[in-house]
Amino acid sequence: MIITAHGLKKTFTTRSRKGTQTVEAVRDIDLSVETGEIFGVLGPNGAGKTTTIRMLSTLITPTGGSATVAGRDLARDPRAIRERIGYVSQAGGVDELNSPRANLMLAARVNGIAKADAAGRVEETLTAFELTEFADRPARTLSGGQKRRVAIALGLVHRPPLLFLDEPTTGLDPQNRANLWDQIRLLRSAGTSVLLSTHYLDEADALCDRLAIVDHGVIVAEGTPAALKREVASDVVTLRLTPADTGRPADAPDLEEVRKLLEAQTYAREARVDGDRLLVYLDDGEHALPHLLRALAERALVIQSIALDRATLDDVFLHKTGRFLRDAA
Ligand SMILES: Nc1ncnc2c1ncn2[C@@H]1O[C@H](COP(=O)(O)OP(=O)(O)OP(=O)(O)O)[C@@H](O)[C@H]1O
Repeated sequence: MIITAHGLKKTFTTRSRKGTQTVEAVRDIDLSVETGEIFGVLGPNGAGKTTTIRMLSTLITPTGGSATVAGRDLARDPRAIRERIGYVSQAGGVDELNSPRANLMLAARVNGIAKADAAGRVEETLTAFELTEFADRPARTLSGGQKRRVAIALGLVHRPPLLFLDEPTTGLDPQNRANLWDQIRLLRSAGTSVLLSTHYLDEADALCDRLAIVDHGVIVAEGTPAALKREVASDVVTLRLTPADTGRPADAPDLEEVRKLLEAQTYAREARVDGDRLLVYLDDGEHALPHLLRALAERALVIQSIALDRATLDDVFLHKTGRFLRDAA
């Protein structure tokens, strides 16, 4: 294990004219990250992702709990941990006035790489991150995607076995996100363990070997993306029913009643009302769909629209928290 954490907690206390306010940013987090994996912390804004990463990377002191990071105890040996990790914040930490080469040179020296070795190491890092072409331009002239690559390179110039990435692709366009995913996968192939935070469902699904879904400072689910989804269902049917011809609100289908009806079917795992939609979770959507249509027809319920999709991590979030991650803030 490259990271194990038990009962990690962080409470922030802020004082203002209005009095003292406390925020339990992280409440009780247990984590284990295996060496060589890409581990994701997925959650909405304010869930406690950054706080968790900042504790594990020694930037802030936990209020409670314990952790071992890269083989060292977080409370007793933070300095040794710092030598063994890379950390890339959301803001990135790139000096915009200086070139990628100068940025990397400084990071190499700050991280204790001897002067004689630093230039060679910087060159290797520039090549690995495909930064050579614009290595000597001021960083402010780089595109968002290029700048993000410089930021990640800064966290890796001293070749740590463990890299923390706080929302590495936020704000990037799809092409740059995909490129960065490839870079992160290359790190894994080279043996680097990665812990990243994200609020992108597709990123967690496509990139992470395992993930923890966090909400309000606690982990609500943990596992491989496939296992998490399987736990909820394999498929989901989303349907809208046509209001009765009469147009009278009293004659509109009672969605809660239809929900109960569908959930009682043997092929359905769970059914939920979401606004004017019904979501029905199924293990075998293709085969269950005809039965579901028959059950609706038998009650003279008329379908306005229907879709069959694979369950996503958002369905997992809904199942665990009662709301969609894409709606949560
Ligand atoms: N220094 C601080 N002082 C007071 N409250 C804080 C501090 N840092 C974070 N918080 C609060 O702790 C909670 C968790 O914040 P955190 O930044 O860890 O969330 P997050 O999941 O990383 O969110 P985002 O996706 O927006 O970055 C939030 O309610 C936040 O306002």
